Amino acid sequence: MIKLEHVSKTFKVGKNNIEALKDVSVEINKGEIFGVIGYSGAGKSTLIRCVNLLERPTAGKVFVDDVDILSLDKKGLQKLRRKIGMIFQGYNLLATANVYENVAIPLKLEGVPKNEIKARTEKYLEIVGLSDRSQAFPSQLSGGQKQRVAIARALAHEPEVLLSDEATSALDPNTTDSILELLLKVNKELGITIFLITHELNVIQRICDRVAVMEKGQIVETGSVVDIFARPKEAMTKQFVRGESRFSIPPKLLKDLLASGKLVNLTFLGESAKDPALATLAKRFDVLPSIIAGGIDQLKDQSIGNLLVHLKGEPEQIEAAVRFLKDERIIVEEVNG
Ligand SMILES: Nc1ncnc2c1ncn2[C@@H]1O[C@H](COP(=O)(O)OP(=O)(O)OP(=O)(O)O)[C@@H](O)[C@H]1O
Repeated sequence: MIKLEHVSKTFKVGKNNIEALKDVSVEINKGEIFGVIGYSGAGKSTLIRCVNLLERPTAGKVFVDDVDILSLDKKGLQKLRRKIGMIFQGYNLLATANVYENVAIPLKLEGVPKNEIKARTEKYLEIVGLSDRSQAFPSQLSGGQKQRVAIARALAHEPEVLLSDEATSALDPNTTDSILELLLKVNKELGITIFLITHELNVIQRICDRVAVMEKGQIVETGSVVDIFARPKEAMTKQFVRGESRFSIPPKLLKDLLASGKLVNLTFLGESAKDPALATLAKRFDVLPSIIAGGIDQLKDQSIGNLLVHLKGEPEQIEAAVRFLKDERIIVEEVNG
């Protein structure tokens, strides 16, 4: 549905060239929620803004529904932008207009007939749960409510794609959850493809199907959210995924554990989570497994279990036990300190 091919973007600031995007290729499928995660300055905003040409790439191509959007004239671009809604961290509401008007005015400017404006404004305010606040002004709303108005305003154009530029970054955790729930509903019930950027792992974890990890203007890893959580490959991905969800072991304990056996991190996915693998291991091999720490990451459609396990026994018995765990489709990683 959206395809970026070898996209680069260089900003000229005085005599300096800032390479915000360097040869980025990525594809977002129809109907999915695709997230890009990266630290500040990675190039996420520039990337998402290339999709509706708020930024024009310096090189590369951008396709939306197979249309090469860089070749569109002004009219074509206007038509394209109607297909693509966008929400921002700062909401961008009109302070002097009430909730109803914030949704209705852009429709009026687009030339939508009067009765249609009323019908759509009421419909989308209902969907975001703000029908009863239609006369309130932005200054009378909470951050979460303001973002709901912005979402209703974007939806009222009946787009096929919703771009979300850090839409929950200014919100507290509970409000973030409720906005993420709303985005899930928009995706499921209205069939709108969502392309979002964020620096918060929680956003990716809760609602995304696939994710790309960005660093210094490049995409360093792309995959399903499950894969990225279970088998992160690149250092930056590991930092995101494990920085928040893996166990930190006190150095002295780590040293003692490594001196008296092997320490392994086990990741359980899908069916492997139901097998009593450690009990079988203890019966079948001359190895004593001890659970040091554990946790579960809840993703959109599935959970991933992690156990940090100490294995005590003769080296060859431990090796055989590790092979057994791998045969049980458990992801095994040795922890070396
Ligand atoms: N209009 C601009 N003019 C000059 N430099 C820019 C412009 N927009 C972005 N940049 C630079 O491009 C790089 C990527 O910025 P971008 O905003 O895309 O990153 P980001 O990952 O979205 O980070 P943040 O969340 O902090 O916005 C940064 O070095 C930034 O300073």
